[in-house]
Amino acid sequence: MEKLVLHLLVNQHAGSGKGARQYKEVQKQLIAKEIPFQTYLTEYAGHEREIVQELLKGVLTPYKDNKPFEHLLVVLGGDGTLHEVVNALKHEPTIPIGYLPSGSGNDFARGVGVSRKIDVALTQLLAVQKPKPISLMEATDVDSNDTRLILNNVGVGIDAKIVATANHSKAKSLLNQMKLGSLSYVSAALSSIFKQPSFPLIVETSTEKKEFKKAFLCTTTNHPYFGGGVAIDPTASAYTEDIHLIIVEKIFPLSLAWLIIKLFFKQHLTSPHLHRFVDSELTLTCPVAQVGQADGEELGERNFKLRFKTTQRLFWM
Ligand SMILES: Nc1ncnc2c1ncn2[C@@H]1O[C@H](COP(=O)(O)OP(=O)(O)OP(=O)(O)O)[C@@H](O)[C@H]1O
Repeated sequence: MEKLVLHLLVNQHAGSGKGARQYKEVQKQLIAKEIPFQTYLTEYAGHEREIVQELLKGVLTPYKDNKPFEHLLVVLGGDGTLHEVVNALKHEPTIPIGYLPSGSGNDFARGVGVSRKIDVALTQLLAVQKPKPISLMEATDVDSNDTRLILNNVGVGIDAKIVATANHSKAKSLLNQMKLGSLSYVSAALSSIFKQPSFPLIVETSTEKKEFKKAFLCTTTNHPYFGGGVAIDPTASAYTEDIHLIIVEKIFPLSLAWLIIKLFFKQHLTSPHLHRFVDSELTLTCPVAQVGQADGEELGERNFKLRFKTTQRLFWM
């Protein structure tokens, strides 16, 4: 690690300003430890990709065992910022990425075991000797053939509605300032859960095809967490090549309330209202317009036909 130069890509706005505060802390510690670094502040959404494109011109190189490795890209931001960077490096899976989580939900950090305390996360990062492969989902829009890499989850229905409500709520900023960023998803859930209509859905795995007439929640996940720490599938892992799909059908409000209580105690997987599919490849079709989300970023309201598989990339973790 001695000769490594850190290239910090920082979203100061992540976590409603937590990114800026945590960057100051990281800067202080790197100076104290005499670790060389350069900083690239994002100035607008999508700027991440331009910064990465510039760094690809001679700074960032693939990691090779037994070869000197001198320049490490480190993302300081939330899941959305990391999502952009991972996708900017979609064709460079052997260029490692380090991560210092500073968002509201930080589900990827939870899923892969990176501390959400910035000083601990920095200590973890600086202790790494070589990168490790982590599985990501690859989601392809079958109609447009657009493919994007997914760190956490892709949802259609209620979880996408919750993401949209949280992203546009004033409570998110307030809760982030109170260091309760995850609660912004809880408050968004309470305001949208009973308004979500049911929708038809078709699931195709390598062994079966199943149709749901009244789906309500549909989340394809890479690791256990969504919505700022809710373990939607406690058995999922970013260290296997399985994709986990959870579907809940529209049920009576009382049954739904009971399912939510079970969810918080991680007892929900046995519910008869919940369907779970685990496979290395699957396709989801929602033939009517619905809201969608990918890693907490809104996909808008439309029909979806999405094909999922997994792929691995190197992370400095
Ligand atoms: N300077 C910027 N100004 C506005 N938006 C930015 C800027 N830099 C990055 N973004 C965008 O902000 C979006 C949200 O960022 P991010 O997800 O990192 O933070 P968050 O929403 O607070 O965290 P989380 O996803 O963990 O809840 C991303 O789509 C990212 O591209």
